[in-house]
Amino acid sequence: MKVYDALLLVSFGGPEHPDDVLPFLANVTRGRGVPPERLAEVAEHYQHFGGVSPINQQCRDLRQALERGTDLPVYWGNRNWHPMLADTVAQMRDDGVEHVVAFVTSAYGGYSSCRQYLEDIAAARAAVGPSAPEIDKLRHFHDHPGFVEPHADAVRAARATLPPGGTVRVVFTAHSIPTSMAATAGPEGGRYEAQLRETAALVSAAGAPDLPWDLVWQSRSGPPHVPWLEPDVNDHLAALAADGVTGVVVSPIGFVSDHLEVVWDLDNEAATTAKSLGLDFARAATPGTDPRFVAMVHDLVRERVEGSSRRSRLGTLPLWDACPAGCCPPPRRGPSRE
Ligand SMILES: CC1=C(CCC(=O)O)c2cc3nc(cc4[nH]c(cc5[nH]c(cc1n2)c(C)c5CCC(=O)O)c(CCC(=O)O)c4C)C(CCC(=O)O)=C3C
Ligand SMILES: [Fe+2]
Repeated sequence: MKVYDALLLVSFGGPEHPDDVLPFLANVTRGRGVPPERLAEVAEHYQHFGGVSPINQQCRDLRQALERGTDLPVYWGNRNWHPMLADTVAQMRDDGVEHVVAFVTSAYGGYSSCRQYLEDIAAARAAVGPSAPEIDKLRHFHDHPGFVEPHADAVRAARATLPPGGTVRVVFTAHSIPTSMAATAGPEGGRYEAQLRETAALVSAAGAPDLPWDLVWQSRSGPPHVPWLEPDVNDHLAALAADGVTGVVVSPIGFVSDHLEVVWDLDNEAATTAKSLGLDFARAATPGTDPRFVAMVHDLVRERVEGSSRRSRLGTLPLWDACPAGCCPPPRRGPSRE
């Protein structure tokens, strides 16, 4: 039986000062072919919040909540902004930590949501050298009751804020990704979308079984000629309004906290779109530090130690502890980006 001596929270990272915004965006998009116009637009979104992304504070809160439920020390490191993962891994090494179990704040498979975090962990360990601790990433948790139930309650609560009557639909959202990345997600392809669809069905069944639902995409990046998953949430709201829908519950199941994509792309952009269409709009909360979500992390560690026959899960898609080598490969870089 494997014994862990630390729990590591791994996340995306975000700026916390106006001067951080451009260097942060440079870290996110290095070598990824995101056009400068898109970067300027996203920098603007951050500046609306004084250059402070909510994501780092959300990680601090989650870390603190996690510490209350375990004897293990809880560390935190990010892909794109301080505290950077390599610094955290060096700290763990200095503290004598040898076997780490890592919780990544993304529930799904795919390059951006899974493989890239594995690469980040490997790069951070390589930077520290042979004395770096071993780090095992926990499984995709898209169908864990501790993730599904808070989303389902949030759908119910958001729905209750809509005016009574009318024709209401649940609109689940996740970060759009290039269709080429979606095609190669998981060992057989399509895993990001398949898992999101499974989560959507589970959240719908538990939170609003009488309402029809859709899964659509938000926060598209990249150059315009590269195809990404569609429809975009804003276009979808227009189509629903044209079909006679009068109200929507928008549930961002693609995310675990109300970070910038949620508070800008949904609470601002999509809400404005809905208003202009005359649609009633209610955004469902993300898990954040819901006690069930916090307990889920500890349960995933238990699962990992006890073995995969002891999984708490609501879905049926294949799951594994360690991703097969070569699944969710990085996107091919165009010649202009090398
Ligand atoms: C699947 C996915 C998730 C969910 C899984 C996970 O959580 O990891 C996610 C989360 C997030 N994405 C975030 C921010 C950004 N993502 C960008 C760009 C991109 N995202 C992509 C995918 C995803 N992104 C992709 C394929 C790109 C294109 C460039 C590339 O191939 O990498 C850009 C560049 C500018 C732009 O948006 O164009 C920014 C600033 C933040 C932090 C928010 C905050 O600060 O509160 C979070 C949690
Ligand atoms: Fe992103």
